[in-house]
Amino acid sequence: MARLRITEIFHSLQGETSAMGRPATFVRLTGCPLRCQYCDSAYAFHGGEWMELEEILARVEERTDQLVVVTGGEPLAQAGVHDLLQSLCNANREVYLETSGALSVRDVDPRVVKILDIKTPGSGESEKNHWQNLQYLSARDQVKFVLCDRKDYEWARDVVREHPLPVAEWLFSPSYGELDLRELAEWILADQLPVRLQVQLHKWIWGDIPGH
Ligand SMILES: C[S@@+](CC[C@H](N)C(=O)[O-])C[C@H]1O[C@@H](n2cnc3c(N)ncnc32)[C@H](O)[C@@H]1O
Ligand SMILES: Nc1nc2[nH]cc(C(=O)O)c2c(=O)[nH]1
Ligand code: SF4
Ligand SMILES: [Mg+2]
Repeated sequence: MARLRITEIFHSLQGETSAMGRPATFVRLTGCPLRCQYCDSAYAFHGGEWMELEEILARVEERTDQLVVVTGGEPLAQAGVHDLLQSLCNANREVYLETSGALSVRDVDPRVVKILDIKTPGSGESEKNHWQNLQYLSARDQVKFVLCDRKDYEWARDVVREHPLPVAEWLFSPSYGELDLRELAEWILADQLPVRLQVQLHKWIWGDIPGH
């Protein structure tokens, strides 16, 4: 039976992706091999609590939210994550996995919706991108770029144009408080990019605090 190190299990509205605004249960796994300069979840780098898979599932089952978001930290850095994802899918939940794209998504259960964040130069971690991951994405998955400045925008725009992937969404998200939303909107319109501008809805509602 798998054991995982967990920072928090909480309930909120999904603040990101095409599922933005839907009630969801979040499972945040502890630990991350990256250090994006903007990371809003650095409290999940260390600590956490070792939990048995059954215990985690019981906590998730306290709520009826159809959507379960597995995030971190970097969820794929823990071997037990695959058992967790499979169990959540077996329980007929709709499962979203938020991942940095630095580790392989090849073995992720195909029922899971993968949200693959491609790290831009402004994150400071773009050399960690595992580009082979793009071949494992399907029409249910979503690719996200968190953008820090105009240079990041142009870099992400070129990735979109050069990779005609079958993915459901290309998400362009400003690094919170670092890039003006209106400017980003106008760049996307000027370039006629087939992407979705996303904001972190939970921060508009509750501010930048853990557990929301
Ligand atoms: C905290 S990470 C956890 C999952 C995984 N490590 C990753 O990076 O995708 C979840 C998402 O939040 C985004 N994020 C973190 N800090 C952010 C910030 N300050 N502004 C906008 N998005 C941010 C990340 O880029 C990622 O897409
Ligand atoms: N409300 C809310 N939605 C989220 N979607 C992805 C999150 C994450 O940290 O991965 C997140 C989060 O931290 N809070
Ligand atoms: S990969 Fe995700 S959790 Fe890790 S530092 Fe970057 S944003 Fe934070
Ligand atoms: Mg978050």
